[in-house]
Amino acid sequence: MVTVSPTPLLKDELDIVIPTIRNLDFLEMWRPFFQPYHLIIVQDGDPTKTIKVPEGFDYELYNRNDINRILGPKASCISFKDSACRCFGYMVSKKKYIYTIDDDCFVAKDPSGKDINALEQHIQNLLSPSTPFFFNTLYDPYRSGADFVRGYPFSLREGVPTAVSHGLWLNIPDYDAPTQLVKPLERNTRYVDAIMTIPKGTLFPMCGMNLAFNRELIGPAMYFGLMGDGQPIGRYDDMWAGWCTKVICDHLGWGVKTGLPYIWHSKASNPFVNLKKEYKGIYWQEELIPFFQSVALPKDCTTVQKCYIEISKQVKAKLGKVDDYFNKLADAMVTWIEAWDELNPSGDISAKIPNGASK
Ligand SMILES: O=c1ccn([C@@H]2O[C@H](COP(=O)(O)OP(=O)(O)O[C@H]3O[C@@H](CO)[C@H](O)[C@H]3O)[C@@H](O)[C@H]2O)c(=O)[nH]1
Ligand SMILES: [Mn+2]
Repeated sequence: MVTVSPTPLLKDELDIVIPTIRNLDFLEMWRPFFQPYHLIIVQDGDPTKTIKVPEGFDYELYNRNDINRILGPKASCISFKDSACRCFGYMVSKKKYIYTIDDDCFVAKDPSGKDINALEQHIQNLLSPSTPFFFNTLYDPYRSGADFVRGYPFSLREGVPTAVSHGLWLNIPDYDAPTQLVKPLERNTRYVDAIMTIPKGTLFPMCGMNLAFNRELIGPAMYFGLMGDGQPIGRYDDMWAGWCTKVICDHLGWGVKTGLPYIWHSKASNPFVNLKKEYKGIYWQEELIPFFQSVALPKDCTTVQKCYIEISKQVKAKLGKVDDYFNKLADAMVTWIEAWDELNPSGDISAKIPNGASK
């Protein structure tokens, strides 16, 4: 009897975005889970370097020359020499969903020793509702073997659309440089079998290492900022996107989940290099968090783009005095939205182009 493996969920509705400066041998380990999907590889650094991609993957690759050619002057909003460049992949994708993963992240094993299909878990997270308005103490009520607990209002049990699924990491945790320096040998061995909706009104530090989102809902908010070459800060790319995204999701009534799935993060980047990249962010964020907690979006901000432009105005008005960098960042946020809308004309029904089909 021929056994036909089930069509992977969202096979033609999801792109995998990988920022990279190296050959993508890591894909060999992910092949069983990633091969059916289309990859968007954003090559950072020297565009003359050839990135080797294992045979059998359906992908498009963009280097800095491509970014400059496609965006022209607007390419100034895409970071160079920083993983923040990955957001260009979100912009050029035509799919409804995005999964982004770093090239030093590998397949982790669950406590039973089974390989974790992180992509499948993210898809389940995105396809099931979130519960930002009232916390369910038994965690994700939509998982099999769980439900809403006594006292949970029935009027809220339908939940809301999930915009973001934030996965975690075994082995090397995503610590900031100071923590990494004082705990160089710490490894995350704790597998917590839980998925939670981050409550409305609560910010969180979003890590771009193992992240999925509904691009049609929240894509325009997933700008990873001005980082890396020529910028006074790095490693706050995903954080910035996460703060803007969460404020907008709270305003528009969408959910953000964190927890499963885990990946195995294999490489600790250099803590001294990271300290140089992060140090301004470490004291700026003491101003940034109260800023994002105070952001009020008017009722007429009914689209992500309108929300994002409003946030950029408030960034300029309130953070420009912290450092001139935030004036530049506010302008880059506007450029990002202009570029996004240019590449994704409004009302554009995302082309459902099956993988491998000519575009
Ligand atoms: O200049 C660069 C450096 C790296 N990349 C690619 O980006 C990811 C992450 O790189 P790496 O694993 O070396 O760095 P981490 O410190 O572990 O990354 C975490 O910190 C966050 C800081 O932004 C980042 O989002 C986290 O994932 C790899 O795929 C590199 O190939 C790059 O594109 N350009
Ligand atoms: Mn890493």
